Amino acid sequence: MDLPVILKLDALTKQFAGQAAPAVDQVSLVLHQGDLLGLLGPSGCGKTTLLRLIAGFERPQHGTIDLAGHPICDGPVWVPPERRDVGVVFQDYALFPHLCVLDNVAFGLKTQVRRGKLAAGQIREEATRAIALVGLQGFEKRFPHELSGGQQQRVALARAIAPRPSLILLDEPFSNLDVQVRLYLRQEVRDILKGVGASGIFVTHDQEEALSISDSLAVMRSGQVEQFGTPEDIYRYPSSRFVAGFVTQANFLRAERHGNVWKTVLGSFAVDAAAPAAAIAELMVRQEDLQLRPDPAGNLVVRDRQFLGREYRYTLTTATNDILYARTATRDRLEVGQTVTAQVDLNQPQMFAMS
Ligand SMILES: Nc1ncnc2c1ncn2[C@@H]1O[C@H](COP(=O)(O)OP(=O)(O)OP(=O)(O)O)[C@@H](O)[C@H]1O
Repeated sequence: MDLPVILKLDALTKQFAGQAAPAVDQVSLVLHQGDLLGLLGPSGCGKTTLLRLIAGFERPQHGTIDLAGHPICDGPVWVPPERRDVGVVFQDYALFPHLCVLDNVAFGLKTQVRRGKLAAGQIREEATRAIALVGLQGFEKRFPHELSGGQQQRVALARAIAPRPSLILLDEPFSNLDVQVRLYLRQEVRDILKGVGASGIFVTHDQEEALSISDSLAVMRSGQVEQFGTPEDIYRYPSSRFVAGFVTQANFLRAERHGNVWKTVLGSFAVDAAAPAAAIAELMVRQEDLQLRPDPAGNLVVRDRQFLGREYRYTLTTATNDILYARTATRDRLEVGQTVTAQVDLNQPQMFAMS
């Protein structure tokens, strides 16, 4: 059973003055209570603008926003950011440098007191609770410059969750962190948000990050949501060549139609009912769908091998000098320069019209 809807966007549109096209174009989507939605897309596709519209930092030309069942943006109805019951975590943490951790976290709670939602005497207790939730007990008196980047981002998260908002917005929250911190903090942030039952939307242009921490994903392109779904569905069944290329980082092989089969450099594949009605198309072959084996008569040559811990990533060249990528278990080690054959294991070949 679906949980209640916490956020509903309907045909939200924002065009900045002097711009030829809207930054956010007719975006409609629904987020359920307790879910984490990832906004994924290339630079300039409108992710941050969409987040800023939800936060109330920008005003749309058209469309509506409902939060927790109430309109917060709908024609003449306009709830300003500080009254939206939304917490925001920015890419650059945006902590107050002259305030210690406790006072940074307490800051948002003072607004709650002014709005009569919290007693002044509870500020310290609530701030301490949020600091403990992000694992920073003992750091209350430190200043931002005395913390690592990852710790600063946790303070920013504590500040956002302290007032227990209906929704938390995170704008590329991990992008200023080095890769190790990024990997564990993103899991931690997911755990923290899930632990308090918070609903969240986070912006990223990192597909692996989006797939790993979202419950649902909106892939954006030119201001529009090109595909919305679970990470699994989007990875397995990308609805367009754009989504397929951006999310799966697959290989796309030129395929020529000969009657009932598509011919590619890696063999022939049956044409199915959903195939594009074209003589030439592209076959999606994910990096993990290629099984490589040494074969002196093979038509691929290993150009590079990267060790990724649990797997190798191979760069291969075809007879027509195209590049393919394959990921295999580390027990199947191949040498650079070796000639190989690839077996392609596809349950259902996915074809896209040529882009
Ligand atoms: N204040 C503004 N005035 C004019 N144009 C803007 C403004 N803010 C954003 N834009 C334009 O709107 C489009 C969407 O920008 P936005 O920052 O939302 O994209 P993004 O997907 O978040 O990009 P990135 O991943 O690079 O942060 C871009 O073309 C950008 O140049």
